[in-house]
Amino acid sequence: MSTEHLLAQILAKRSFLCIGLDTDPQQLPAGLQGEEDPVFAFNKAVIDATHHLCVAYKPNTAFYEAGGSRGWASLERTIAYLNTHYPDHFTIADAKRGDIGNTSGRYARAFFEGMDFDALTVAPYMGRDSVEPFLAFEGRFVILLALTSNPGAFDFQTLPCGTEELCLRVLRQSREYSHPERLMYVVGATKASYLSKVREVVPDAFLLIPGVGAQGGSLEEVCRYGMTDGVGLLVNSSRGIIYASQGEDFAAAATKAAATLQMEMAAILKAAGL
Ligand SMILES: O=C(O)c1cc(=O)[nH]c(=O)n1[C@@H]1O[C@H](COP(=O)(O)O)[C@@H](O)[C@H]1O
Repeated sequence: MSTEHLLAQILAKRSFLCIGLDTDPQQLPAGLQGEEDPVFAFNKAVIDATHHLCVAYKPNTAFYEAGGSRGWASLERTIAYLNTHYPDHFTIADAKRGDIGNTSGRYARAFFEGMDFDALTVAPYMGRDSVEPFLAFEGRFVILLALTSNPGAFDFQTLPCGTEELCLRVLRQSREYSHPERLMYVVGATKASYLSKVREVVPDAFLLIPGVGAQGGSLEEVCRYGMTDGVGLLVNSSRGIIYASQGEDFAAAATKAAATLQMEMAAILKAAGL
């Protein structure tokens, strides 16, 4: 997928919503427990109920890896279902990988070739040679952690590094990596006030913004400081949508929760003249 195609989807659907498929097998409605693959059955129902309201899906691999080979099979079925039935959706494997070069190369193959995701979240801590193997894949995107949504983000990410904060250095230096056009960045919705500084360094890059909903970030603030002429935002909500109801009406409740965010997004896009 290209960023042009992603933007076209956003403008057509009036939505820059990414739905996080952080599916916990222990929180599924009882009615799904008899299914051969309850996690996939849940994801399929959520996807079918929300695809018209969002432009991206982001399964967090932890929720699948925790289930061993069975969990991994649920993830494989989910990405195959998305790619077959909803090929215009941008798919993000949230695995936060990054290692020495040859190991990063294997991670890249696993997620971009083995499972055919459009994008992967990557931790920048090990530097250029740990990130570039992911950037070697044409038509795929690396979403580099810049300023994360959790309280511990202040432990390191905002410490001074030369004349600027470490997270800004990560942004600046990564623009010198090979294929910077394949980079996007994570900035937590809970740190929206930093977005103006982020935009000074990466004025046009797409940002993945987790932390609205369950973590308390504000969509309105994120857009005020982070939106560009080309939108430049994918705003994620996971628990707020997929667990809007823990009952048998979970899919209808997911539609309602996603529609609430989509309507707010449509109003923001309109007000911005987009
Ligand atoms: O990379 C991420 O997506 C991510 C980065 C970050 O800084 N904060 C963050 O919450 N996330 C992920 O975004 C999702 C947030 O889930 P909810 O808080 O349930 O909406 C989880 O999958 C997190 O792992």
